[in-house]
Order: sequence, then C-alpha cells, then structure tokens
Amino acid sequence: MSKILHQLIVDLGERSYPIIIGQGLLGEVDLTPYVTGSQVMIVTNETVAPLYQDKARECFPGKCVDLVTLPDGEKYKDWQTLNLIFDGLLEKRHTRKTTLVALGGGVVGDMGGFAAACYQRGVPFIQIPTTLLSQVDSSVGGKTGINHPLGKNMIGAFHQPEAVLIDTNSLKTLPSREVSAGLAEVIKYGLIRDPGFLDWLEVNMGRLVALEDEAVGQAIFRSCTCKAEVVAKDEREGGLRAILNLGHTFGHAIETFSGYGNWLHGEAVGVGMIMAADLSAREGTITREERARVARLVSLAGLPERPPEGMTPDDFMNLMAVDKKNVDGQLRLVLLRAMGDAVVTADAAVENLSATLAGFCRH
Ligand SMILES: NC(=O)c1ccc[n+]([C@@H]2O[C@H](COP(=O)([O-])OP(=O)(O)OC[C@H]3O[C@@H](n4cnc5c(N)ncnc54)[C@H](O)[C@@H]3O)[C@@H](O)[C@H]2O)c1
Ligand SMILES: O=C(O)C(=O)C[C@@H](O)[C@H](O)[C@H](O)COP(=O)(O)O
Ligand SMILES: [Zn+2]
Repeated sequence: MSKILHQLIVDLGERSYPIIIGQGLLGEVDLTPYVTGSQVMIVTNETVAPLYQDKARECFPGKCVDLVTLPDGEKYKDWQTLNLIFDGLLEKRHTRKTTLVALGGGVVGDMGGFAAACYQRGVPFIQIPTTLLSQVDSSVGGKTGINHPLGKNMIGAFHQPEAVLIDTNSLKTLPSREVSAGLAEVIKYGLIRDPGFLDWLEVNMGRLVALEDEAVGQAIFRSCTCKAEVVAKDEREGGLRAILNLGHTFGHAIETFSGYGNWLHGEAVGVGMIMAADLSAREGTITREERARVARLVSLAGLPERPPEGMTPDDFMNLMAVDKKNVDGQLRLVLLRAMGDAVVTADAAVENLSATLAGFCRH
C-alpha cells in the first residue's frame, strides 16, 4: 500500500517544484504531469537498476521510457561515465523535449542532473533518490556535477528538477554503512539551522540507525524543509546557501585525499563537522562541551570521528586551497556561531585552524 506522508514545495518562482515523500510511492505515483514530451530516459546504476527500474518505469504510463545503466561508485562520477548518458540519449534519438530521470543515490542524481543541464543545452529532469543521503540532501536544490581528480564537484551546473519523488521503502535495501552516511547530512541541518532538531536527533538516533519508518519519515521531512528554505532564499550560493557546506571544506579534502569512493561522502562530512565544531570551540563561539556534543552525535550515527590515517595538516591545506567557497585565495569555512546557527567566515585565526588540524591529524 502506498501512502504520501508529506509534500512540500521548493519555492523558486517559475522553477518551483514539489518534493513528494512517502512509503511505497515508486510505481504508484504518476509522474507524467512533470513530463512535457513523449520520451523519458531513466539514468541509474548497475546496483539500483535490478532493484527499482521496473517500478520507476511504472511512474511514466504512456511514455516511451529508455534506460541508461552506469557503473556504480563515486569513482565513476567523472567525464567518461557522464558521456555514457549522452551516448544513450543520442543512440535512442532523444530530443530536447525528453525528460531525464535520475534513479539512485547522489552520484546518479548529480550526474543525471548535470547531463540534463547539458544535453541539447538543457532538458528537464526528475529526481527519484533511493539512498538516505540523496533523500535528505542531494536530490533537492539543483546542484549537479562531477568530480575532478584535483577536487570534488569541480565541474557542474545549477539545474533544478521538475519534481522529487522520495519513496522511503527504497531504504530497506540500503546497506547500513550508507544509512550512517546519510545521517551525517541530517545532523548537519540541526547544526546549521535547527537546534530543536538537534535535541530530537539525540533522542531518536537509535531509531534512525534502525531505519524505523516513523522516525525516518520525520528526519527526511525536516531535512528537506530546511534545505528547501535555504535554497529558496539563495538558489545559487551567493551567500546563505554556503551554510549547507558545514563540514564539507574538510570533508571534500578527505574524499579527494583518500581516492573517491574509499571514504563515503557522508563519512567525510561527519568528520568535517566535528573539525568545524572543534575550530568553532577554539574561536570561542561554542563551548568544549558543545563540541563534544557534535562528536557524540556523529558517533551515535555510526560514523568515524577522525580523518584517514596518514592525512597531514599540509594535505588538508593543499586540498582546501581549491575549495569553491574561497575568494581571492582566502580560505572560507563554515563555522558554528552557536549550536543550530552557522556562518561562513574567512576570519578564523590561523593558529586555531592549525591547532584543529594538528589535533585531528595526530594518530
Ligand atoms: N547535489 C547535492 O546537493 C549533493 C548533496 C550531497 C551529496 N551530494 C553527492 O552525492 C554523492 C553521495 O550520494 P550517496 O551517498 O547517495 O552515494 P551513492 O550515490 O554512491 O549511493 C551509495 C550506494 O548505495 C547504492 N544504492 C543506492 N540506492 C540503493 C538502494 N535503495 N538499495 C541498495 N543500494 C542502493 C548505490 O548504488 C551506491 O553503491 C556524492 O557524490 C556527493 O558529492 C550531492
Ligand atoms: O546543496 C548545497 O548547497 C550543499 O552544499 C549540499 C552539500 O551537502 C553537497 O555535498 C553539495 O554537493 C556540496 O556542494 P559543493 O558546491 O561544495 O560542491
Ligand atoms: Zn554533502
């Protein structure tokens, strides 16, 4: 039985779109109102295709539906693999009226969205996220792209979807390591904007790790609400949106250092948020107890608390030097002004940053 639990709108004027959240929605919800032409191309990967492609096809009755299956993994979030999507579109003669559908986790979502932004100078797309991370974060907001060996998500475009369909039942096949990775981004929302959500997470983390339906539905709804509000205020990251990058300056450095896919995005962001909290405590904006509270939450989610063995402060500094938030060569970090309140700043004292890096790189 299918049940829509929540529906919200990302309010972007003529580019507004719904996020439909519920149980058993795949195969039950008719998505053709969000499709303009007669053709649909589902972009997915070799893990997700056998699990969900049949149900996904059923969301597009009366349409001509094709499928491109990508290899699975963050290491394939690159130019070469992106090109497989264009190959499939051209081989099947998809026109500029086609609609792409990204069916999978954040990797498929970011690549499918970027392909949609580029193909014949831009075609519409729909997000059907199937990991917790993609349901709480990557499917919303229109950031799309691929990695470069020298930096995460360095090539991409802002391209908003027509709709986001979140079926929480798809999480039942997700490995527990991936559930924990998704919880890192959930914790992020509490830290940047919603102190009440932080309190709730402390009480309910066990239920989330165990994927209890009611708790997971709540966490997805609150996360998407927070992201939708921030994106509606600052679609292209002119200012406020950068708070969604809490933990990512350190986290992206960890992902690039360790080789894409060895550390999951959520794992790297979890450590990055503890590092950002540590630096905030050194800057005096939160207490040492609050810093410990962040580490505890990350650990409760089943995530690592320290960067990879062998990563040095210099590795961090070199990789963070290409961070997209930097301006005129100045490192800008998202720090906590208080628990539940984040700010982007270039003003962290160099000696405090050095102390944070030294503390975390001591193994
Ligand atoms: N665009 C954004 O705003 C944004 C936000 C956050 C993260 N991201 C990006 O998202 C990516 C991470 O996304 P992710 O954590 O979803 O990883 P992922 O896409 O690699 O998916 C994780 C794993 O789960 C598998 N999988 C997906 N759905 C499944 C299901 N229902 N059952 C079983 N297995 C399933 C995938 O095949 C993969 O092996 C990173 O590249 C990150 O940079 C983008
Ligand atoms: O949507 C955003 O904005 C975010 O920053 C969300 C992040 O969780 C996500 O990982 C995003 O892809 C990072 O963007 P980037 O611009 O730092 O590459
Ligand atoms: Zn992220």
